[in-house]
Amino acid sequence: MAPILTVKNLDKTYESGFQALKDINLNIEKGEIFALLGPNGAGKTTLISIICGIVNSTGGSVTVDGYDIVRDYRHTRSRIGLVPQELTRDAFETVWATVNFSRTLFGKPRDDAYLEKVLRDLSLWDKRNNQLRTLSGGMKRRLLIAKALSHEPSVLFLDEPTAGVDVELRQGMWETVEYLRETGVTVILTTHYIEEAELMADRIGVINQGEIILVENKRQLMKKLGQKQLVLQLREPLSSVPAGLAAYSLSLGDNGESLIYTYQTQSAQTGIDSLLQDLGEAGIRFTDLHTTQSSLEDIFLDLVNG
Ligand SMILES: Nc1ncnc2c1ncn2[C@@H]1O[C@H](COP(=O)(O)OP(=O)(O)OP(=O)(O)O)[C@@H](O)[C@H]1O
Repeated sequence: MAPILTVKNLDKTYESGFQALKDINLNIEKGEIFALLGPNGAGKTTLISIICGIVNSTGGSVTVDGYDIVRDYRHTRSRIGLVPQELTRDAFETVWATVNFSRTLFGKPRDDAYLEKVLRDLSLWDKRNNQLRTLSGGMKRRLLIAKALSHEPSVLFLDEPTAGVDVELRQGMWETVEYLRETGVTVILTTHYIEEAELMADRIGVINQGEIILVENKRQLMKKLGQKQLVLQLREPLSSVPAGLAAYSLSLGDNGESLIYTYQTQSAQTGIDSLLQDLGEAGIRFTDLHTTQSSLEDIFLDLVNG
């Protein structure tokens, strides 16, 4: 199946001369949830703004559903929904008027049944006659999504969907993204919260200093770049790692009460069996053991720090 979004050799140099994007290439498949991760200033907003037609690129091309974002602007814009971080509409307007107006902006015919479904699905139907100023923070965020869905886009951009919201609201937002997945909308989200990408995304792209440094299926990424640690709780504490075990990547934890072995998850031979055997021969006994796996956060920091 052809990708829903194709970015080819995209460049952006701002008028100041600053190059914010360098030769970006990216394909997004229909129906996937893609998380774009990157530190502050990496170029996430610039990339999304170009795709949504808010900023002009200085090289390369972007197509949405086969349409070019410059040449076929109307086609691409109507296929894209952008969920910004904040509501900018009139606080005295009602929920219903807001979503209705958004739909007409894209020249779509009125469709009350569709808008009712969106509002019901996002638990806003009861609030349809409320003025925006009377909504809670969580409702406002959901309304932003309803607004972006009002013209039935096939790709939805969520820019930092949970920036600055409390834990409960974040969880609500994650549920909403699950709902979007079920409706078949392709979702591209930017986030600083790695935990969020780990939880929601199918694939992850990492952008740093204007370059995409990695695009990978989330599970494969964690398997490929992840490290595991085997922690052995020692019967007798050690003051240093015995010289005879220098060949292993070992360190001491808990003031010498535990021995930590770090290994790569993707290697065929983890070395655990020979380590356990060598420990036995060295007379080192343990009372308990467990393993820990590096998080996406560890992987991300390793990548960005080169
Ligand atoms: N209008 C502009 N003129 C000049 N430079 C800009 C302009 N807009 C953005 N930049 C620069 O481009 C780089 C990328 O910015 P961008 O906002 O895309 O990053 P980001 O990854 O979205 O960051 P954040 O996570 O902080 O929102 C930054 O160094 C920024 O200062």
